[in-house]
This record gives sequence, C-alpha cells and structure tokens, in this order.
Amino acid sequence: MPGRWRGPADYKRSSAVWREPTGPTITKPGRWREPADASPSESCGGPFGRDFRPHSPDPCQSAKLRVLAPDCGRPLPAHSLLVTEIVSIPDITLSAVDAALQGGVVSIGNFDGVHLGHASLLGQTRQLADRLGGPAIACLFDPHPIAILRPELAPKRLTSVEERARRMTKLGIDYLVVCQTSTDLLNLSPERFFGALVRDNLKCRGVVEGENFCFGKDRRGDVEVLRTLCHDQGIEFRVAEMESADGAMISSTRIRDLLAEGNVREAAAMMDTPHLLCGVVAQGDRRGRTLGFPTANLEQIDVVIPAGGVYAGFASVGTTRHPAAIHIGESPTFQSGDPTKVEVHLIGFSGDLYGQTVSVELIDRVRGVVRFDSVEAIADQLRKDIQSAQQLLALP
Ligand SMILES: Cc1cc2nc3c(=O)[nH]c(=O)nc-3n(C[C@H](O)[C@H](O)[C@H](O)COP(=O)(O)O)c2cc1C
Ligand SMILES: Nc1ncnc2c1ncn2[C@@H]1O[C@H](COP(=O)(O)OP(=O)(O)OP(=O)(O)O)[C@@H](O)[C@H]1O
Repeated sequence: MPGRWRGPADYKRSSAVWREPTGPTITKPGRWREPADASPSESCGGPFGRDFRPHSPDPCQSAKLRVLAPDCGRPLPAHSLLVTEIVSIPDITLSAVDAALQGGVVSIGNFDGVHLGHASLLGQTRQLADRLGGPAIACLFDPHPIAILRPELAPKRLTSVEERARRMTKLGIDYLVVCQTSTDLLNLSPERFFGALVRDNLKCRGVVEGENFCFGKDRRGDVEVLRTLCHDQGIEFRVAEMESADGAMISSTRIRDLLAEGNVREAAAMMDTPHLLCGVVAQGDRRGRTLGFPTANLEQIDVVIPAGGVYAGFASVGTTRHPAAIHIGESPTFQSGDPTKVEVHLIGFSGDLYGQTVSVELIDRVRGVVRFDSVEAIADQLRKDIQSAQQLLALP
C-alpha cells in the first residue's frame, strides 16, 4: 500500500522526478531569476498532484495520506524544473536511507517560503557539499512541529513541500528530506536526534545552520550544542550569518505577517519570488460575468491567503500564464463571500475554467475592498482596477 511504513529500509522516495541532464542550476544564493519556461501551476499539485496532504493533525493519518509520486501515475511535464528529489523518512530512528543520500552536507529547518535567509544558508550548504563531496541536503519536518505541539497556534504554511523543493532546485539542493513529525521524534534529546539523523542515517560530512537554529526536545539544542556534537564526530560545521531586510531578520513568520497586511510586494522581495496561491476553480454566484468581469473562484487553497483586497498578478492554467486582477475577501456590495474567498479575473481570457487548477502569483496590491452603491459603480471601478493591474505588471 503506498505510503505505509513497512520496515527500516522502507523509506519513500519520489521516483517520478525528472532530472535535468545537466544537473541542477546553481546560481548565487538569493539572486536567481525564474527561467522563462517555468510554469508555477506545475508546482501546485506538482508532479505529486493534490494527493500530498501533509498537514493532518493526526500523524498516523498523515502517514497514510503520504502518497508520494510513485503511485500518482502522472508523468512529469518536460518543461518542469523540479530537480530536487523529495525523500520521506517516516521514522528517523528506524529508517535506513540509501547510500546516495549519505556522506553529504545537511541543513535542517522548516524552510517555509524558502526566503532569502534560507537561500543564503542553502547556498552555503551547496558550496560545502561541493568541497567535501556528496549531496547537498535540506531536511524539514512535516507536519510542522507546532501543528503537533500546539495545533491551535499552528500558522498556515507559505508553501507546499513540492513548492519548497522547486525553489530549492534553483539553489542547487539535491535532496529534500521530509521527516515525518511525531511526538516520539519531538521527544528526542538533541543528542539522540543528532545521532539518529545526522550521524547514523545521513552519515553527514558537513552541517550548515543559521545562528538561531534550535533542535531536540524543548528546543534544548542550539548551534553551540550542535558544534560540539559535530566536532566529536569529525563533521564540519558552519554557522551562516542571519540575512536581514530593513534592519530586521528575514523569517517565515515575518513573511506571514506581511501577507496578513496585504503587503505581497515585500513578501515577494523576501522570497525572491511572488507568493503563490494554487486552487481549483469552483462555481461562484455567477455574478461576475454580468458585471463584465467573469472571475474564477479558487477553492482548496492550502497556503496563507493574504489580507482582503484587490491585487495584480499572474494566473497560470496549465502552461499558459495570463495577467490577472485578483479579489480576496468579501464582496460587501453584494453581501456575499467570506474573508478568504479568492476570485481571479484573467485579463483578456475567455473560456470555461471550472474544475481546472489555477495558480496565482501575487505581485502587488491595488487597493482595499470597498462597498459600492450600484452595479454601475462597481463595474466602473473594476475597469480601473484592470488598468491599474496592467500598469503594476508593466504590461503595454
Ligand atoms: C478586480 C476585482 C475587484 C473587486 N473589488 C470589489 C470591491 O471592492 N467590493 C466588492 O463588493 N466586490 C468586489 N469584487 C467582487 C465582485 O463583486 C465579484 O467579482 C462579483 O460579485 C462576482 O462574484 P462571483 O464570482 O461569485 O459571481 C471585485 C472583483 C474583482 C475581480
Ligand atoms: N534570515 C536568515 N538568515 C540566515 N539563516 C536563516 C534565516 N532565517 C532562518 N535561517 C536558518 O534557516 C534554517 C531553517 O530555519 P527555519 O525555517 O525554522 O527559519 P525561519 O524562517 O526563522 O522560520 P520561523 O519564522 O517559522 O521561525 C535554520 O538554520 C535557521 O537558523
């Protein structure tokens, strides 16, 4: 049965991953630009489809749902740039990863959003792996530990695991190891955690972490503890300087806060790529087309939805990318909608999108949501919004 733990040697590995013949593109950390043929919609379900639902509150349930690529049966599109291979380890104290993953350099964290701080860290991981020989590995925990420890405080994530892998590809990371989070794992002391994952499983030659890295039960291990553990095992250890913007450290939490304010532009700057909302088009009230602006209503979005407002962005359907005006939140004019409703008007597009997967890159904010007194007034404003969006997107 796919995804079920069968024994120590049984770790899940995505086999439907396509590797570029020339290997991953390595560029200066945080300075890469998306190649012209990369379509964000492929990263929504990615090659793993929408079956990959890692955020179940019940870790056992999550393990059952962990159906990675081998069983999804869908071929990876040729233009997809996903190269970083996702490897799932159900239990770090039991699993035995294969030799290809061993002898490299690891960086451990959540890497949600793969922001510029992560990019700098992972760039150094790549460099050290090149020097020492062996793969460059990022390792994260899924679900996020907070979802098990304090589920009521667990924030929505910025990026799916597949999207993180896609971003890591551009940073030269060979493997994204996804450790199945459980209470047993969270109860491991720093020493036992290090022994199980870094020493015995990955047999690392090097470790790279940021200054604020903590690990092990109650976050008792810090970079000094890690330095000693690495030293005792003859593992090279490097501490990366923290990356900042406007005098404050860049973090996933800070990016979530920016999105909560509707500041998608700054969030994009910190991730070096726009925030991506991916959903399936559902039926709305069918009012949009009567206003002259049909909208695709997106459902099943499982990442942070920014504050209510009108945004400029791009919407991708399959491999086609359209400029778009996006409305998030309620429609007070019609007393309808909810704060997380996402409606997308694809500029210059007409056609049926129901049931299709659409991914939206949020580039900039146009304005807040307003209540209009008449249908004519809102239609007038929508025309202006399309113009503003086109300007913000620098379209002719
Ligand atoms: C670019 C854009 C801006 C919008 N701004 C507002 C707004 O300020 N106030 C409002 O009540 N509705 C706003 N809407 C929502 C429209 O009222 C909504 O698209 C319409 O009710 C159609 O809903 P339906 O897709 O469920 O049929 C906006 C929609 C778009 C596409
Ligand atoms: N701004 C940064 N510069 C350099 N390294 C960073 C930065 N932020 C985090 N890191 C490092 O990246 C690794 C992964 O950290 P993690 O994903 O938990 O970071 P985070 O962005 O601070 O997340 P959160 O806001 O949820 O705490 C850790 O080694 C951490 O020290």
